[in-house]
Amino acid sequence: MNKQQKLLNVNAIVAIASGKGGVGKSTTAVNLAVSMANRGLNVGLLDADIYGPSLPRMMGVNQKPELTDDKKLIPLVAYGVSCLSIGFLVPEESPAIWRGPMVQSALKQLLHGAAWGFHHDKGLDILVVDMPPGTGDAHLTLVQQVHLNGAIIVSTSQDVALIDARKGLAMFQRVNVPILGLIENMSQFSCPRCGHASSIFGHGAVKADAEKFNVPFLGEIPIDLALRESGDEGRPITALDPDSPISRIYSHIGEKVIVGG
Ligand SMILES: Nc1ncnc2c1ncn2[C@@H]1O[C@H](COP(=O)(O)OP(=O)(O)OP(=O)(O)O)[C@@H](O)[C@H]1O
Repeated sequence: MNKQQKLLNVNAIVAIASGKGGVGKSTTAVNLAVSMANRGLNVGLLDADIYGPSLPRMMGVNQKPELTDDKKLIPLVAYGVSCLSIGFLVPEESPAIWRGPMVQSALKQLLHGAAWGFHHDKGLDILVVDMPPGTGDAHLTLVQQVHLNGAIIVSTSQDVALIDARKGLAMFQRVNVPILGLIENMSQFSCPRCGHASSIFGHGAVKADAEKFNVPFLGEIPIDLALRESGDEGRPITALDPDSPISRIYSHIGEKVIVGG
């Protein structure tokens, strides 16, 4: 049975996924969301990484959300983005021991039990969902519960990451979620002293995969110290320095993500 529902006051939902953990999915989700908000869109950011929520740290917000009169969670606003994370609701260490049904119900609450449009008169233009790594319970719940307009897959250019990224891609395709494109993260590192570029995690293989699987290649994000530091400090670089070269890359990727109705 199809239980997909349209989220009230949310025009489009886009998942940011990877196969492997630690390849920069949350960094991408956060900075894409902020760069879209910079351009005047009404943006929400849902941290669906129930086991390892990164949004509270990366967006610099962490408090229990208040409730509306009809008991819906009110998103916290950071850098113009309406945010919700399981990290706002439970102590940092507890989600790691959750079983599938608990993950499912937590995610359902964050989707349907939230007043996503609360801070925006006309609702959200786009809800960016930061997925957990892999292809597990949270992914199934998301695709069963809501109509996803598309998925973006983030990977480094290493085989070990790409093998898992392909599994993610296949999963979304199997359930008819359009692949909006692939992003190569941590693509190159330019030495700040001599300018020499090193491909620490490889370079070019994500684009090659996009061509092979006939899906868009959205761009590549280099290894950047300021990007990492700003994430750790809870002040995304796209908010701190929207005209920096890295912020412009996120902005271009955001432009390419054409979201259907
Ligand atoms: N392009 C980059 N340059 C420098 N550091 C980066 C870059 N992308 C991500 N990082 C850093 O790498 C680490 C992992 O990134 P992130 O948390 O975004 O990955 P993830 O795929 O969401 O991880 P998880 O699987 O834990 O959810 C973070 O410390 C982040 O700041």
